[in-house]
Amino acid sequence: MIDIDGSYGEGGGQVLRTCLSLAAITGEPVRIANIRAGRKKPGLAPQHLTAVRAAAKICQAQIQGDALGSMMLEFIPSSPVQAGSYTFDVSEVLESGSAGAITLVLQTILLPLALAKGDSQVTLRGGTHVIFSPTMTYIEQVYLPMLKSMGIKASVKLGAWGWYPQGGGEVELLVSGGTQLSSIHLLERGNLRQVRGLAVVTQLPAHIPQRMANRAEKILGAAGLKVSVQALREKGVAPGAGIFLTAEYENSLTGFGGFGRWRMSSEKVAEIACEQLLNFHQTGAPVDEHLGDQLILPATLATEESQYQVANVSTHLTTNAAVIEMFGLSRVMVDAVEKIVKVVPISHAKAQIVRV
Ligand SMILES: Nc1ncnc2c1ncn2[C@@H]1O[C@H](COP(=O)(O)OP(=O)(O)OP(=O)(O)O)[C@@H](O)[C@H]1O
Repeated sequence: MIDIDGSYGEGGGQVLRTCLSLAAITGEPVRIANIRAGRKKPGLAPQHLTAVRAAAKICQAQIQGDALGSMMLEFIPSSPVQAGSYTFDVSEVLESGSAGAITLVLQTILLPLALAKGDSQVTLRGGTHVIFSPTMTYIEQVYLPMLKSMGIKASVKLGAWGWYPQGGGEVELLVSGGTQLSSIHLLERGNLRQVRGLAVVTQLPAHIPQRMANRAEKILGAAGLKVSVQALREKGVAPGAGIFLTAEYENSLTGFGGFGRWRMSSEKVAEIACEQLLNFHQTGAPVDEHLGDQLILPATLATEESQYQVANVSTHLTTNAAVIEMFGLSRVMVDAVEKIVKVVPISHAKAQIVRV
C-alpha cells in the first residue's frame, strides 16, 4: 500500500487523480489522506468523486472513503484495467447537477485505458468548459495531439457544451488500447503557424460569439499573428459563452480561453484569452504551464527519457512530479532556472506496470 499525503504541495485534486491513474496502471493499492486539504472546501467534490468511481470501475478496485467531502480514500485495484464501454456522469454523485470538469475525469482514466488490452469507448457527462481546468477544446486541440506524438491514439467528440454552474455537457471518448508510449522532446517550439479559435455561445444570441471573434482577430492580427476565429452557436443545457484559442507552432501546441460572465462584455472575454496567449507567445517556450504538469505522467510511462521546456514552473508541476516519484516509476528533475523538465523512467519490468 502506498501512502500519500494529499495536502502535499499544491494540495489539490491533481494529487488524488495522479494516484488513481497510477494505482490503476500498476495495480498498487493506495491510501490518500488529507485530500484537497489545500483548498477552501477540502475533500472530494463531485468531479473528484466521479474520477474515483471511474478509476475504480476500470480496474475493479475496492474503495473506502468514496463520499462527497471525504478527505481519506483507500483504493485497492483487484484486476488489470479492463477496456470496454463505460459511462461516467458527474450528476450521478450530485443529483442537483454539477459543472465538475469531465476533462479531469478523462485525464484520470485515459492512460490506464490506453495501456490496457483492447479499445474503449467512454461517455462522460458534466462540465466541458470550466475555468481552472483544461477545457474540452484544450483536450481535443492540445492535449490529445501532443499525446498522439507519444503514441496515444484517442479522440473526443463534443455532443453538448457544459459550463459552470449547471454542467450538463457530454463527450464521447474513444481510446485505442495496447499503447507503447514513446518519449517527448520539446526544447524548441519552432515558428508559429497560426492561431485557430472558437468563439462559442449556447442559448445566447449570435452577436456575442461574433463580437468575441472580431475582437480576438483584431488583437492578435495587430500583434502580427496569423489568426482565424470561428463564431458558433452550439448545443448546451444552459446559457454560456467563451472563446478558446489554439496556437499551432511548428513543434508544439498550446491553448487559452476566456469565459463569459454576467456584465462582462464579449470584447473583454476575448481580450482575456488573447492576453494569456500573447504572454505565452512572448516566453518562447514550447510547453505551456498546464501541459507542463500534465505531460509528466505519460512521460513516466514512456520507454525512454523525456525532456521539455515550460513557460513557467508551477506548483502543480512540482507537486505532480513529487507524487509521481512516490510510485517509484520515474525520476523527475525540474531545472527551475532553465525551466526544463526531465523525466527518466525507471525500468518498467522492475516497476511491475500491469501491461498487455
Ligand atoms: N487553463 C487551463 N488549461 C489547461 N489545463 C489547465 C488550465 N487550468 C488548469 N489546468 C489544469 O487542471 C489541473 C487542475 O488540478 P488541481 O490540482 O488544481 O485540481 P482540481 O481538481 O481541478 O481542483 P481543486 O484545485 O479544486 O482541487 C492541472 O493539471 C492544471 O494544469
